[in-house]
Amino acid sequence: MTIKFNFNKYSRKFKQPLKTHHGLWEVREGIIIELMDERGKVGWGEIAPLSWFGSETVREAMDFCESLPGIITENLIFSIPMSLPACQFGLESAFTELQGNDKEIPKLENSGLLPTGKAALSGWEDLVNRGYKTLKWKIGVDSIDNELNWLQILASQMSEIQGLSLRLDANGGLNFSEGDRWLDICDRINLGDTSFKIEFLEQPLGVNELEGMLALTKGHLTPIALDESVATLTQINQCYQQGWRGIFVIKPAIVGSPKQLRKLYHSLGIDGVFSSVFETEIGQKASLKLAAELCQSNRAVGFGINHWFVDTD
Ligand SMILES: O=C(O)CCC(=O)C1=CC=C[C@@H](O)[C@@H]1C(=O)O
Ligand SMILES: [Mg+2]
Repeated sequence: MTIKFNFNKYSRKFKQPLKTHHGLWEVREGIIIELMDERGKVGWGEIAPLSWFGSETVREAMDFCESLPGIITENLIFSIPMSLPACQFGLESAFTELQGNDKEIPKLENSGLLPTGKAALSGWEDLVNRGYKTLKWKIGVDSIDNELNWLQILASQMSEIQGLSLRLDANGGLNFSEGDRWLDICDRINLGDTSFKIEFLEQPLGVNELEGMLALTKGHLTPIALDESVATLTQINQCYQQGWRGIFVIKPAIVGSPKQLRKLYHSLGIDGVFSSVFETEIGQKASLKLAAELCQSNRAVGFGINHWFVDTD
């Protein structure tokens, strides 16, 4: 099969810069991939790197695309190096679309991303009114006393509506005692008599502190989800082999080859939460198809991010 290869770089500005413990993120850059077979059928894919999570950089992905000939083969697509996980995802997704006919985007329950900091207190109702029942709030960017105070207010306000839950994401910005403090409060909220729950605390400690996160898991009820620690297939396997049996946040667009992800996901029996990297609808479609295929739990997917960009919903 001869496959025509084309690619175009894009950049999309956030409505408001995304503030996390990693810093401020103002513009999402990526690459749209177009594959065309000899019959003229087209498959679209997206390369959406997140280098501070461990994927290649946009520059490295562009260098790779520029190094490819205008005509590529299936063999080339499935032999992209592990050092280019976003490229593996982008080209393989485009090839899968070229081969398949299923254009449907799966309808999955989504988690909405709250503004960071105190703005969450005035932002959560708009997301609930848009239909989200699970919200995510990034922490570890203001003082712990402020954020714990805002959490208590958020919890009491959200508890007034049946069935809402909140995810907390520290992006590795807490130390062990801060993680312990956060989980103490989460446990107290989760043992309360309302339906409101803290679903999990995401990546409380840094990627080199798995032992600490295993210890925090032992001492608390509220689950911990690894994200930056399991950003690529290699890291997923490493954390599993070192004893992690908690939640794995899977960002399909940077994890690597979907074919390899399927194999690993099934062989390890992962409890996964599928999450966006703020890709466009092209990358989201391929990611959501993987989520629908692999996710066994009823956990919401983390793709409620489109309102973060200008001129999307
Ligand atoms: O997972 C979600 O609910 C939304 C996506 C999301 O939170 C993130 C996407 C990309 C980088 C990070 O800022 C952040 C995360 O840490 O999960
Ligand atoms: Mg995260």
